Parts: sequence; structure tokens; C-alpha cells
Amino acid sequence: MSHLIARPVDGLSGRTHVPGDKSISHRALILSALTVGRSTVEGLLAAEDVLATAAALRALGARIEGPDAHGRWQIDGVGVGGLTSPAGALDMGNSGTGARLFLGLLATHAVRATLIGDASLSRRPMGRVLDPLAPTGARFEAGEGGRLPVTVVGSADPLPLETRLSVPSAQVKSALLLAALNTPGRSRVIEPVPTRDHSERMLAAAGAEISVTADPATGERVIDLIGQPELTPVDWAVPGDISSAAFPLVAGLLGAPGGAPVTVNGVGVNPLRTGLLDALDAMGARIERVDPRSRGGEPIADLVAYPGRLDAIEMDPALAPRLIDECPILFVAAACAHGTSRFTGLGELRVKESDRLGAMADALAANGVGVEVLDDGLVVEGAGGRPPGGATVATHLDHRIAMSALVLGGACAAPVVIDDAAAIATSFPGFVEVMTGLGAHFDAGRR
Ligand SMILES: O=C(O)C1=C[C@@H](OP(=O)(O)O)[C@@H](O)[C@H](O)C1
Ligand SMILES: C=C(OP(=O)(O)O)C(=O)O
Repeated sequence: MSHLIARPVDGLSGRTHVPGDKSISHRALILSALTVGRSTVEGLLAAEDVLATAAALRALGARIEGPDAHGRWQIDGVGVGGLTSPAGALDMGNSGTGARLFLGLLATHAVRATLIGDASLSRRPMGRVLDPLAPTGARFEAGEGGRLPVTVVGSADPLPLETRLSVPSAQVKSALLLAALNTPGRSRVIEPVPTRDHSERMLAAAGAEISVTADPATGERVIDLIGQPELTPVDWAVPGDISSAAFPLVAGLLGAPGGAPVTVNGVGVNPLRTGLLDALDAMGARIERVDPRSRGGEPIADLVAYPGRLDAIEMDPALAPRLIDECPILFVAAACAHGTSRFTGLGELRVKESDRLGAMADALAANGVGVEVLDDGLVVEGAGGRPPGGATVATHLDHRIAMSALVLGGACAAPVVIDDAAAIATSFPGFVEVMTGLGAHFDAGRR
């Protein structure tokens, strides 16, 4: 395990960019593998989670090469329904998105495949996709409690789905849409609470017959997909990941008021992903969106975070699906704010790469921040400036805990150590370089 120390700094400033969006990168590879012909991806996130998806698709018959000298990836698809049984197990590594999306994809292919993952992924619930996928006719042999390893015996003659999501999860929604893609006829997924809509946008871009409407009676999102289309190749362009940009942006906010800002160029600002910006805005943060434009069918902008006073919030729980991955770094912002913040509606954080409520409560408490853990949230007593710091944080194979703790260290009075920096490669290779380029001080020496 490689520990890393974040030393206190006065603030960060400068201009940077972050790697491609993880959600969009997974989907670009998967949908490309289902087209007939050659697709390309520019800006693909070449991090462990996405590379696991690429490896799994290769094992199922797609050809994927990259990056070329221009950073572009090429995928030769096998067409919807064209995947074949892999020779060995598909290792999804640390990736919940990969595991759930492949369970959907494979459910309606006449293949047999076993999905495995690391210790963190092997603890995460898969029943949330296995149960709603059962009506396709697929068979699943799962580990205890519906956990990995899971062997999928895909249905050769799948039946259409009509499902109302019981968990607000883009992974579950996307698994069902991928299953519906190779199912004859019309499938319907009803989403009571909107979640990131990259799958819907990208399926439409590849020529699938998909419609998204609001149920006139309930207002719920109704997604209809006609199965077994011939998908056309796409030249995808992936925006910067707002979930990665969150770290330099919050670090930028935590500098001395009046200091220079941190700018992150070309960040995806899909409205279903920008809950962090809304929560920080409610805390009094100044984050400007400059030069709004679009990339690959998604809105993007340069985001500029100015250091200044932050005040506590009582977060609106309805924001949860729009900022779910950004909660750990939002808790760091709250730890430095003036007053006591209250976050609820975040029970989903307990089933991410780690129990993120428990892991962040431990990380903050060890570093002198007052916290109370709720069933579905946290109460954080802001230090109104620099928390004490000085402790080691257990990262539990969780990239977002690792990066949040390093940002915390920069804003504390004494250094913060993480026990293992390796998990950062899950989603944000180059994190250390991006942050040090803005003035962060990390080292692997002694405290
Ligand atoms: O669909 C996706 O790409 C993702 C959806 C979210 O998970 P849930 O759908 O389980 O909330 C998020 O936490 C994850 O990092 C990526
Ligand atoms: C929860 C996350 O990812 P996944 O579910 O794909 O492991 C994340 O990236 O914060």
C-alpha cells in the first residue's frame, strides 16, 4: 500500500483540465461495441474502471485499440446481439458501473459469462439489477446476497421489460436499457427520480429508437426503447468529468479569500450531474461557468472557482442523485465552512466503493472535525477555517475517499495522510499532477 501525505497550502490557483467523464467513457465503449462498423472515441477516460470495460468487451468479441497518436480510440463493433461467450471470467475490477452495465448487456445475449471484481466490488449489491433483469428470461448464479461473482446465462429468446425503478440509479436504468437493446419489441423503463441520462442521449446518437417522455399523471420519466436496432458507428467526444473536476474546484474554494481562482476547462455540466455546483452555491461559493458550449451531445463549460467564505447548509435531499459521487468532497467543504451542515437522503453512499458515510465520518473525525453519522447522511460541524488535521485516513479501496482526504489535508492546519493512494487510478489518473500543478503539496515522505 502506498501512502501519501497532503501538506497544508495557502490555496490553489491556475488553469487545468481533468480526464474524460467516466460514465460516458464506459457507455461509449459499450455502445460502440454494439454498432456495425468502426467508432472512435476522443477524450476517453483511460482509468482502471474504463479499461476493465474495454477488456471485457474484447473478451466478448469486439476489437478495441487505442489511444493513437491523437489520443483517439477505435472500436470495431459486432452489432447488437453479436457478443460471444468469453473464454474466462470478466474482471470488472473496482467498477460498479461496469458490473451493472454488463449484467444488463449479457442478460439478453445467448452467452454464458462470469463477472468478478475486487474486494470492494464483491461487497456491493447486484440484486438491484438481477431482480429487474429476471423477466428477460436470463439466469443468474450469484454469490451470497446477490453479490459477485455472478454467472450470467443470457436469454436466447428475451422478453421485453416494463420496469419502474425502485432505486434512483443510472446504473440500474442503463443495465435495463442495454438488456432491452437486444430484446425484440418495445421495452419501457419508468424513472420516478431522474438520474444521469447519458445512456439515453448516447443510444439516440447511435440511432436507437428511444423516446423519453413525462408521464402526464405522475411527472415520472418514461423511457421507451425499441429493441434490436442496427446501431450506426459514432465518433464520440467525451467531456471532462465533473466528478473529477470537483476536487480541484473545492480545493480552489478553500484558499484564502481574495486569492486567485482555479479554472477547470471543458467540464461536462449535464444538469443531472451538477448538484455539487448547486450545493456549493447554497454555501455561498462563487463558481462561474465560462464559455458554455457542447461536446459530444453534452453541455460543457469552463468552471472557475474563487476562494471565499463558505457557510453551512442543510442540503436538499432531492439533490442526492445529481451529486452522489461528489458527496465526499462536499463533506470536506462543509468541514471548512462556518456553521453546522446537515446532509440527508444519502443512503446510497453506504453501497459505493466503500460505505462513504462511515469512511468520511471517520476521516473527518480523525482530523478533528465534529461529525454525527445518520442512517442516510452526515452532520458536519464546520471549523470556519482550517480543521486541525494531523491524522491518517483509511481509504477502503475508494478513490473518492482518497482524493477527498488529500484535498482536506491541503486545507487543514496539519498534514493529512492517506493509507493507500492506489485507488485514485480507478477514476482519475493524473490527479496528483493536476493538483500539484495548481499548488498542492503531496509527498510520500514522513509526516
Ligand atoms: O451510471 C453511472 O455511470 C454511474 C451512476 C452512479 O451510480 P448509481 O447509478 O448506482 O447511483 C454513480 O455513482 C457512478 O459513479 C456512475
Ligand atoms: C460510485 C462510483 O463508481 P462505480 O459505482 O462505477 O464503482 C464512483 O465513481 O464514485
